[in-house]
Amino acid sequence: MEEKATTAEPKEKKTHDKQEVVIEIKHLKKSFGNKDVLKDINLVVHRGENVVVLGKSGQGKSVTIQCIVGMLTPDDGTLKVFGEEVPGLKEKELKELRIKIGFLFQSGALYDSMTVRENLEFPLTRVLKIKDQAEIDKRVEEVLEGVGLADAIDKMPSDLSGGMRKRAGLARTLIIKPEIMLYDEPTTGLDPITSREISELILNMQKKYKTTSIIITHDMECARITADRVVVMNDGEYIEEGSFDGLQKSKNKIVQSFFKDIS
Ligand SMILES: Nc1ncnc2c1ncn2[C@@H]1O[C@H](COP(=O)(O)OP(=O)(O)OP(=O)(O)O)[C@@H](O)[C@H]1O
Repeated sequence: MEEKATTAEPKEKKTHDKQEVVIEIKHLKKSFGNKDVLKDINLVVHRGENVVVLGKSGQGKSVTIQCIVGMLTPDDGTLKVFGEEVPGLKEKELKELRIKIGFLFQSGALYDSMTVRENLEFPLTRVLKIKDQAEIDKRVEEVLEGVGLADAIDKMPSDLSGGMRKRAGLARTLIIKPEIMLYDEPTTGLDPITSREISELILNMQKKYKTTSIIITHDMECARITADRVVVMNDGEYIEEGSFDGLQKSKNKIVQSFFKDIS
């Protein structure tokens, strides 16, 4: 039986395998001109874990993600994904790595001129090179059902609400069954109820697809729902990490500032 996508199950905090490291970042540095954006980033992410990165705007959260997928080259430090040093990968190896990594950007990244079905077929035919139409149909229908959008299969993105577009964008990313998911502000621009639905969907997708995720967000409700672990980024470094509840009790003023509106 498929899980119903919009209903979050009670959260099991320690489902991930503590032994297997999927992403390992040590002393990562990245500057643009004389602006030091990443000064000393250290992060280990285990298989099946949801790690939330909190940080104010312009702290370099997106730059970190772009380094992980090899879109930006760090100036110093080590950055390993599945045990391989990303900055040292050749173009072909990077392509293979990126097939294992899904992104969900703020925009949701749907093609406006294609139906939902066509948007979902695109990564299957272009990235995975699947030719069998029956297999394509099966995967499209299955993933849409998973995100609660089965009825929207033949709709255009312009006919969808913001929340539905986000779901469709998530389906488009999940359809190639990535091992790692990188979410950049997944709930930005959505109303609180829809934000909560998307956060619960992220949690359910982690369970269903056993993905390892980094979730960048300012949305504390999203962090609370999705995080196995939270790291707080400030001035180019991760200054504190722990469970959501643990960080809520932090003595650090910067960490406290994120939790000030949480009751
Ligand atoms: N390719 C680039 N070239 C020059 N500067 C860049 C580049 N990418 C990012 N920056 C700068 O690095 C800093 C961090 O940007 P980044 O987008 O990672 O911030 P962020 O923490 O994700 O913020 P936000 O929450 O607003 O998205 C910003 O000052 C940005 O202008």
